[in-house]
Amino acid sequence: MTSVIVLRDVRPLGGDPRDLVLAQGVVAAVAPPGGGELTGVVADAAEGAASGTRRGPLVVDGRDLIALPGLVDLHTHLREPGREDAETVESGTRAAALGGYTTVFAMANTDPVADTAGVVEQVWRLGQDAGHCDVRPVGAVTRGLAGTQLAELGAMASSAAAVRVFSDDGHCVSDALLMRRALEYVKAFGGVVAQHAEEPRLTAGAQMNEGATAARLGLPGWPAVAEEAIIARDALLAGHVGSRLHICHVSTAGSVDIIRWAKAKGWQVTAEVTPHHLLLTEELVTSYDPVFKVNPPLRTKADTEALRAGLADGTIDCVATDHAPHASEDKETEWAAARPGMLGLETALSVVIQTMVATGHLDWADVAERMAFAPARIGGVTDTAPDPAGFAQVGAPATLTLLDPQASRVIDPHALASRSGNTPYRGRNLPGLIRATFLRGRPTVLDGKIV
Ligand SMILES: NC(=O)N[C@@H](CC(=O)O)C(=O)O
Ligand SMILES: [Zn+2]
Ligand SMILES: [Zn+2]
Repeated sequence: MTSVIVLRDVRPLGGDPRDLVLAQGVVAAVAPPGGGELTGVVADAAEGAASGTRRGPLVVDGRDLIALPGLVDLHTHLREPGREDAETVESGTRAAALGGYTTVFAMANTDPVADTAGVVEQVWRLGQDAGHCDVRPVGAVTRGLAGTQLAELGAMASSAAAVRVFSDDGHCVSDALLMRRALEYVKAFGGVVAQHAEEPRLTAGAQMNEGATAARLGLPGWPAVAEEAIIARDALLAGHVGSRLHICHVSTAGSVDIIRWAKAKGWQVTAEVTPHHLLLTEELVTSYDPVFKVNPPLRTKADTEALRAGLADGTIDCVATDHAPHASEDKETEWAAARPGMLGLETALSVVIQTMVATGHLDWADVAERMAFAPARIGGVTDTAPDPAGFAQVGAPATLTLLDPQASRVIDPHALASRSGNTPYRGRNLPGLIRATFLRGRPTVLDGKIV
């Protein structure tokens, strides 16, 4: 493995071009581009490199590429153990690296459920073995995701997987007392409870967003209030207990208002939005193509606008993919029988560029905050720079990704690394391509391909 890498002429966070030298897992030198200065710097770095092989440095031409911190996804479904036909830790993390990610949080709704130290350690080890990116398992809040008894939160926290994020995602922790207990429990080790906000009594039988389109199609509706009622309740609980609450896949304008109110109160409430809820709307359901079936459902244009504004002003802290691969037998069926969920890892940055950067809502430093720094802070990822001040500076972790913002591609499900094909962007031309990704100085993607 090449131990010294020179990134020539890259633009950290879209700023002025720089030459970066990566060695021994960190940024070893930063210099103005093309300077003779670098020759000495590279020689020094090469000398300092741990490997005794003395191979020459790998030089990456970074002209017109933007260097971003390695992206962090707080919400990924890797499906292993249990549904390896839909995704594995290996295939899902390969998709992640190709999408610019260096850490993914693996949701607990596997089979068996990740509700014990044993299962979270297994997932964590599978991530290490695959080596494409760091895998941080999410622990279940309740045993078997059944919503009746707390899982062994402390044992998962003190396991080798060092779990900090707990979620019953796929299900809501709808029992208020259990939710309160979970919030109290995770306080002891700086954990956070990530809630899938869905009051189940209000969504029984629901097939799409409640409203005019559902009425026209004759499909049972999933009302915005089912999400908003739980967010309001849990924000109050988090404030009462003084603990950390994170809201998964926020999808309605009303939710953004409630989170803004909770933050103004000074409560420790954070939130994520998915790329698909920023771009896609309920009208797509009129096709009855189950690729557009997702939980929470695609909402209205007014909701996407409120979500974009909320992400822009920081009410919503971050973007998370909710990458939810499904085997074709579970997805390519009639609408009512299809499982909800869509792929996200390989298209997330592109959709954020289209919805947030091209529209003037975010600049590149903001993208880094919403897709790397903020999720790293929320999830307790310590080997990523926590903010722009520490990024691409000498001594900072060499965990970064190189984006070509001018390039674009037409999405072809067969060309994706995921084992499943349920991308809602099939045939769409999306902007931005990841050219390379580095995890602690080691390339995981080069020339747009897995190393
Ligand atoms: N988002 C989805 O529609 N599905 C997710 C579960 C979830 O995120 O709630 C899944 O696990 O498939
Ligand atoms: Zn969910
Ligand atoms: Zn999910």
